[in-house]
Amino acid sequence: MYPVMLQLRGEKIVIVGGGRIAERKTLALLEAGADGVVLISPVLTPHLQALANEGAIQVHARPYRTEDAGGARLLFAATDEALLNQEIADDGRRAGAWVNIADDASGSAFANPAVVRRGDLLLAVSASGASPALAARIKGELEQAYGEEYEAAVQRLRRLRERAKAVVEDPNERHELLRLAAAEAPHMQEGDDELDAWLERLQKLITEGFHNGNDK
Ligand SMILES: C[C@@]1(CC(=O)O)c2cc3[nH]c(cc4nc(cc5[nH]c(cc(n2)[C@H]1CCC(=O)O)[C@@](C)(CC(=O)O)[C@@H]5CCC(=O)O)C(CC(=O)O)=C4CCC(=O)O)c(CCC(=O)O)c3CC(=O)O
Ligand SMILES: NC(=O)C1=CN([C@@H]2O[C@H](COP(=O)(O)OP(=O)(O)OC[C@H]3O[C@@H](n4cnc5c(N)ncnc54)[C@H](O)[C@@H]3O)[C@@H](O)[C@H]2O)C=CC1
Repeated sequence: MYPVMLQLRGEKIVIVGGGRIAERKTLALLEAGADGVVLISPVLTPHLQALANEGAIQVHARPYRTEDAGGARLLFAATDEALLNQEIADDGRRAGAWVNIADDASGSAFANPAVVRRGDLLLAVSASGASPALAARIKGELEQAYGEEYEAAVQRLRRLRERAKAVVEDPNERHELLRLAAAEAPHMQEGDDELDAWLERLQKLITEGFHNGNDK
């Protein structure tokens, strides 16, 4: 398995099925910013129905047809019928889509990891289909270890990095500075992160390090 972060804005994503699993996949897609989710199922969970009513997803409330796979970038076969899921996957592959089959890990082109989000920080855990329960358990451990403070930490690091790219010309100094900043950022308070003061302090730390002969 090869991990990537996909930008889903503007992409057509087809989900076939409207049960508990289709709902979980849909919510994860919407959380990731997907805005082209099309779901096909004669029956929907109440939550999926609510998402359809508010326009977050497009729904065709009928059984799947072959042409539904057309134009899909990602396709989820998430019905409760194994044979139908295989047919949907065949159609999807023919249409050039990456296919996830809810009841067939080894036949799928991609799998969904368990995910923790802290703003722009995204932690994903996969056991490559061997144990979804283990992935979910480790996710719980990561949630404890990486609290809500990481959302602000990533924001301040993004701002600092932009500024450092603009004003710190020496790449070695910039890299060292950003490594130091990444270690500090989760433990900083709001107000300690005024950019120019932070940059200056980090530059001073590095300069002192160099003078001590510690220039790695
Ligand atoms: C291959 C994969 C394909 C995919 O769906 O992408 C897949 C496949 C299957 N899952 C099954 C069962 C369960 N799945 C979960 C939970 C999750 N499953 C997820 C991912 C994946 N599941 C992909 C690889 C994950 C990996 O190992 O890395 C998570 C992480 C993310 C998500 O779904 O978005 C989400 C946790 C999210 C969270 O907690 O945050 C639980 C636990 C629970 O429900 O509490 C159980 C019961 C316990 C158990 O089996 O471990 C079955 C058997 C169905 C049956 O028995 O009928 C299959 C089919 C098969 O194995 O062929
Ligand atoms: N990947 C995963 O994480 C997991 C996968 N599964 C598997 O996922 C599958 C779905 O599970 P649930 O969502 O719990 O089932 P469910 O019974 O809640 O939902 C099944 C859905 O399929 C729809 N459906 C049936 N025939 C259809 C058709 N011809 N066209 C379109 N939609 C159709 C139904 O309307 C219903 O909404 C099962 O095969 C199960 O083994 C189960 C647990 C975890």
